[in-house]
Amino acid sequence: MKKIAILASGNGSNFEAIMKKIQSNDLQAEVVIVFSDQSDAYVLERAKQYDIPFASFSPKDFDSKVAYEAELLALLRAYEVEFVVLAGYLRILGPEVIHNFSHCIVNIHPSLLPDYPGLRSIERAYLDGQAVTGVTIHYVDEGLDTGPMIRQASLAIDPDDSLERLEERVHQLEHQLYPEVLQQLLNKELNES
Ligand SMILES: Nc1nc2c(c(=O)[nH]1)N[C@@H](CN(C=O)c1ccc(C(=O)N[C@@H](CCC(=O)O)C(=O)O)cc1)CN2
Ligand SMILES: NCC(=O)N[C@@H]1O[C@H](COP(=O)([O-])[O-])[C@@H](O)[C@H]1O
Repeated sequence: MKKIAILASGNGSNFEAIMKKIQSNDLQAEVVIVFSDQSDAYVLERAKQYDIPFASFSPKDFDSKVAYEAELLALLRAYEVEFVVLAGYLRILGPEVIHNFSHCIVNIHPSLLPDYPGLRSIERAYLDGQAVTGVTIHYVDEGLDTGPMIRQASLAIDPDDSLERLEERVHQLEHQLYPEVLQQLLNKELNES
């Protein structure tokens, strides 16, 4: 069973969706560590609720981003992590971590990339009056939201949707898609190993 790490900076609803699928045996994986760069991130509370080890430190705690990344890599190695899952991790991963987990780092993004990369993607699509938005799951490379795409799912924007309602609908789509895609990726990895 693959050992996975969750990296998140905020609420952790995608982490919870993954844990629920693991508990229902719809996703065969073991979350061995939850890491956040934000010490007050609610994802850490969720990790406690699921009795999953967690850790948190910030780039501000280090002299350089390289030193921060070295500490993060050491943490992943200490937990023998095989697959890194970004779930609202709002830091740009550097080459050190990426090269040590080549093709084993994935991210979920709340837009149909390459449209709306970066932050506040749902809000920007909404304010632009887009008729369709969606979710992208991709491998992580050194660029921002430029890694090879794995799966996309689209979602019509209802003209009556408030931004809050649209965000809820996008998150619901994420919570259904991410565990499903992770199961396929980890199964494929298993079959190929
Ligand atoms: N090397 C990569 N790292 C990350 C990726 C990626 O594709 N390649 N995806 C992001 C997630 N993300 C959107 O999905 C995202 C993360 C961070 C930012 C951002 O602008 N952050 C701040 C702070 C950056 C830092 O301190 O590292 C900024 O750049 O000002 C935008 C989007 C996860 N990481
Ligand atoms: N650019 C990265 C980005 O915007 N990621 C987004 O952060 C949210 C995290 O929610 P969660 O903490 O409840 O899982 C998710 O919607 C994810 O797509």
